[in-house]
Amino acid sequence: MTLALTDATMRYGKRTVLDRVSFTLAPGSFTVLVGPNGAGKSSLLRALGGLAPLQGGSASLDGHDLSEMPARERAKAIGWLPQRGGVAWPIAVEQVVALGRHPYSGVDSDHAVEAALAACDVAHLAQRSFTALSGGEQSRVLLARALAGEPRFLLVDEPIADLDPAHQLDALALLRTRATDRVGVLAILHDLALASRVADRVVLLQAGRIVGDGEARAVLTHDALRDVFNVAAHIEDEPFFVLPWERRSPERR
Ligand SMILES: Nc1ncnc2c1ncn2[C@@H]1O[C@H](COP(=O)(O)OP(=O)(O)OP(=O)(O)O)[C@@H](O)[C@H]1O
Repeated sequence: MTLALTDATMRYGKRTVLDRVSFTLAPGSFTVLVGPNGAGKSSLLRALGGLAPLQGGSASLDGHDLSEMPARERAKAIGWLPQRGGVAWPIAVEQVVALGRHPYSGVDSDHAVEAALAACDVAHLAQRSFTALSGGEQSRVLLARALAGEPRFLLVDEPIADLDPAHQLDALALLRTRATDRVGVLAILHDLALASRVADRVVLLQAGRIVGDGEARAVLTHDALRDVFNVAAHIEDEPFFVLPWERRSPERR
């Protein structure tokens, strides 16, 4: 059971944003995708979810090409949390979360919706209008929507960017629990300190290419942080974590 990109190339006009990327996400893995702004992380996520056309290569689920798979089957298997683009109209939070059950229309979904609301600490907001929530509250509702479908793979684009520290830790613990339950989780994070703490596997993307893939301590090295992110960092060994400390310019190597 794998979700995979094989030699995936994506272009916007003449600009290549993914350059022959091969990547496999297995069940039970909490994988974190990192890289500078514009590296192609969201593009990779959309490609892996079968949500964007490729100009070369393929995206597949268990060996089946995603572009040939019925949308409903794809949506059952793959949960997606976009970086932007919530819900623009004032519907109740529980209805927003219930949208995550759309592929299962006709099936009683109350339990899954309630569980997702509780897991993301938004049950108390269930009757509130989505558009009247704070940014962080909206983020938690959208994460609940992605979880409500109980997918085998979860692709989440900056799930904690708007959250306070406690809810950041909660959200990452929740994703970890899903991975322990055999879901394949791929999360884009900019917070390298948290990424280095929680990930089973870190994938480092630079200019549309994977330039690092493995355990956090093997990927998030001083050299990689300098060369890819232009930062000097404190790196602690036990427990391992990375703390970006000051900006470096590339010529100061
Ligand atoms: N719809 C689009 N049309 C044209 N170019 C696009 C489009 N979407 C993204 N791009 C370009 O593709 C490149 C990769 O974008 P992408 O959103 O995948 O980067 P990212 O790594 O997720 O960045 P960030 O960390 O800023 O979210 C960027 O140079 C971006 O400007």
